[in-house]
Amino acid sequence: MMRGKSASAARPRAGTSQPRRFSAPRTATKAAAAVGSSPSGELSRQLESVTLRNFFSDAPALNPIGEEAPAPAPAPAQPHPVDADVPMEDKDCCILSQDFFCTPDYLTPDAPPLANSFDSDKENIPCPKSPEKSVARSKRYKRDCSPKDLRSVSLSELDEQELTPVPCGLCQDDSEEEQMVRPSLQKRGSIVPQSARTLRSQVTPPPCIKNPYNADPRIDDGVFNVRQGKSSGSSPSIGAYGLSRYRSDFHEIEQIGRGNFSLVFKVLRRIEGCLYAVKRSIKELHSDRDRRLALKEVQTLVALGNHENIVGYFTSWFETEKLYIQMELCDRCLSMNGNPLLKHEEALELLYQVSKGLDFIHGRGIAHLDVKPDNIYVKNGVYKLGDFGCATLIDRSLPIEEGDARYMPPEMLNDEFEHLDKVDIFSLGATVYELIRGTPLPLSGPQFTSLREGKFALLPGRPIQFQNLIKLMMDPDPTRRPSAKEILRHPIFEKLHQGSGPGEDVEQLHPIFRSRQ
Ligand SMILES: Nc1ncnc2c1ncn2[C@@H]1O[C@H](COP(=O)(O)OP(=O)(O)OP(=O)(O)O)[C@@H](O)[C@H]1O
Ligand SMILES: [Mg+2]
Repeated sequence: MMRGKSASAARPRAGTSQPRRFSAPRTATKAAAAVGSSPSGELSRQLESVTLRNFFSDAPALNPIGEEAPAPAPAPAQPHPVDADVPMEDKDCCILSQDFFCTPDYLTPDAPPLANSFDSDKENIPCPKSPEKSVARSKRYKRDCSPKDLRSVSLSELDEQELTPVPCGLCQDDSEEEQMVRPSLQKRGSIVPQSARTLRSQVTPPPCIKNPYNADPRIDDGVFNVRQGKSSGSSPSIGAYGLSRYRSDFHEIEQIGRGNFSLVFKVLRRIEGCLYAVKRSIKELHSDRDRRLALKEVQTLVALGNHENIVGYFTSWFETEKLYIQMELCDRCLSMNGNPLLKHEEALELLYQVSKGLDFIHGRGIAHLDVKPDNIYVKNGVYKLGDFGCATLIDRSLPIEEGDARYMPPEMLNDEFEHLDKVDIFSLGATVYELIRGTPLPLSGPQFTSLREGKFALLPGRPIQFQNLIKLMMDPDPTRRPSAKEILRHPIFEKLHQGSGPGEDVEQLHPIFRSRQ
């Protein structure tokens, strides 16, 4: 008998021990049993090659010139640097380089430097080599790190001082050239390295600058009229809430979404004058495990790259133990709340476009595993798949976490993971079914079971060909469900996108569609 998962079942997810609603745990052990290997071992191995020191809390603090700072004295309790519940003012912000935050872009599409579980080229990823110690470097004058000298250089003084190395007394092998230079440097007293001077000059006001090439009607002009100088001026202050990349780079306009694990904000990137969505984890990610789990979503988005029907990804970073993900801003999601019933043409368009997104991600060996109305966004009439927090590799070499049970096929509820791409097909069928019916799908009970046995109530007013397609997508047997590519070739879309599909090759049609030609 089919084992139904109840709401009490928990799915461990990024940054929290809080269960994901309606989901069940998928441990590495279970996945390992399925494939006879240890996916968790593989994941750990790959992730271990990731250098996380700079932004993980246990990393030694780096000062702006890149040397290890002395252990800080215990500080009095501060308000949390960034929290949506704590309103912040522009005046609390200043722009600082990412070097200063020591929170580098974690992954960006242009130059992902990390071992990524979702990258297809997984073998022999060379580790970047440390720069070789050059003689010149090793002989460079060290700066005097005595507490006395440190105290004597305040941040505000940095830009008034010259780079003035003082010998530390440890450099016994100085070259002749350096020996000649040293006396003149000694006379000048203290040290302010060029990097610190550069850093100091990067502390500039963070205006919201209007972009004349991007006349986005969604941006309220009032944002640009705020007086900018007051936020920093010539004497930048770090502000009561500390340094925040989020607050420095973005002007928060409003909260636009809330999931079980994240808050999503509509933001203006100050220096671009363009809108984005920034997703921030709700819980602080204290443990390594939490942070690594949270990064799965980022890694997937980076591995996927751009596609019209996948939400666009820009960058991500850790700040105050939370993960921030900067994404393309969409108009809304398809959640049942507040959205009108889908008309037939809209349902066809949704099915077609999300199938294109699924075809793209499945072609890259990735399954989404949480396709549902909440995770499909619309932007200018284009449907986009978002929330890759459950995504995994179709070959089952990574742990499997299932998404919302209301959209899960029977085999997932029975821990059968042989056809993970077909899980997405079932979920998309269930999503469309729910959106055209207009009533939420059940989480349990007789109707929940009937749907997973292929027993459907007819959808009045919908073409029978369309209903058959949805029914086929929700077939209890995953091997009978069409692939995303096969859905795109269904004759039902002929009128919708003449010539824009992957082709009309009848041989490539799903057998069931072929027989109907
Ligand atoms: N790029 C975006 N543009 C517009 N709205 C978005 C965007 N990303 C997310 N949202 C909104 O925020 C909501 C929550 O986002 P998301 O689903 O990614 O969070 P989550 O915590 O991972 O959710 P879940 O509870 O499904 O795990 C979405 O349902 C959607 O309404
Ligand atoms: Mg979601």
